[in-house]
Amino acid sequence: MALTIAIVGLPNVGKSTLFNALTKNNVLAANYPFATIEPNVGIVNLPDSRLAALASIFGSERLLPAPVSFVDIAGIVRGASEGEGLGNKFLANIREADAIAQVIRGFADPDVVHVDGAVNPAGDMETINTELILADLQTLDKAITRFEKEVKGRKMPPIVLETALKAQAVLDAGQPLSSATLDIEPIRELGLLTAKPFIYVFNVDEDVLQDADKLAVLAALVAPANAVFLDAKLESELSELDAEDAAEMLASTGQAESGLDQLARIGFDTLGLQTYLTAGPKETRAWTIHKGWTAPQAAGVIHTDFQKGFIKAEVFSFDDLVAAGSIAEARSKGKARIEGKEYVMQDGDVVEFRFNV
Ligand SMILES: Nc1ncnc2c1ncn2[C@@H]1O[C@H](COP(=O)(O)OP(=O)(O)OP(=O)(O)O)[C@@H](O)[C@H]1O
Ligand SMILES: [Mg+2]
Repeated sequence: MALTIAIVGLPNVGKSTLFNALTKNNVLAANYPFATIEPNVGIVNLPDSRLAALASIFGSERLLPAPVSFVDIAGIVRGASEGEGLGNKFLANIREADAIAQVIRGFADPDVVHVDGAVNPAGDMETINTELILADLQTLDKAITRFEKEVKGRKMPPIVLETALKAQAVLDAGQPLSSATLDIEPIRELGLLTAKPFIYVFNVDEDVLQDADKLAVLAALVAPANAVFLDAKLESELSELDAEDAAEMLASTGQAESGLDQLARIGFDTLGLQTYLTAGPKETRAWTIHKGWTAPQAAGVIHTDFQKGFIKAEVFSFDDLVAAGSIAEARSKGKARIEGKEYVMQDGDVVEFRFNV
């Protein structure tokens, strides 16, 4: 289950710069609007310091962190739904994404063109959100015509059409679907963008990162949604350094955590995800699951047979295992828990599943 996050925003706000920093890629990031036309896709490892600690206990040959995939697309402008700029057809490239990260320009550099003439975070967000709502309305308009025929011909349950009409009403009122209480499960296949969880990424100057008042003003624009603050240019410089130099440079800007780590962490949180760990001599690996999943569901992420034939799981909490220093020691201290089908997984559980095939 690789989590996919789509990066959207106005042209020239730093989406590709951020993408490059995230994925250690080198796609075109340039000081003119619509530098990106075709989507860029890259995979990032979710940073997790627990992996190395476990690997040293188990003597693992490989570390396999949880993957997060990012999709960087073209910039969207006001009127995109009517064909302005590159239009909005390219949004189809992100229909399958699990979440959307909206990059909003906060940095000042007057040499970098702003498509609307001035830096205006609130206005930019409004433009993007409006265009996403209009894009969803276009998707729904087409789908509703199809659903009407299929429901009439009894090829589709009526709930699909009913849900589509309700979603249309929410969007017509200018609201994103995520703000409504509507259960859109029946129309999930449409991949409506405003129904996806949102993460707001403010791309600001380095000095703003240390200015709590300015950050609070920006955070208030998106509350209760989560905001990440970073300087994409600084992040791209950090991504080129080795870990030690990067940590030093980060500290010199007064930050404890890089913007990219923040984005990964907050992205996981926004989506209600967590990881559990497996470890052995071959590999130590992080597996992505939803919070609240039971042990058999978690086992199913490794292999469907693990879920079907689930018997029990031996579970250690990460801290106990590290404190004990080995599996044998943790067991003898009574830190091994045998859990059954009803067990709800906790973040950082180190697990070995027992199953029948
Ligand atoms: N935090 C920042 N401070 C200063 N300049 C920045 C910052 N982030 C990005 N830039 C600059 O903004 C310009 C546009 O960046 P980039 O190409 O990443 O934008 P984009 O959103 O991908 O644009 P497009 O939609 O056209 O593909 C580049 O010149 C980049 O160096
Ligand atoms: Mg770009």
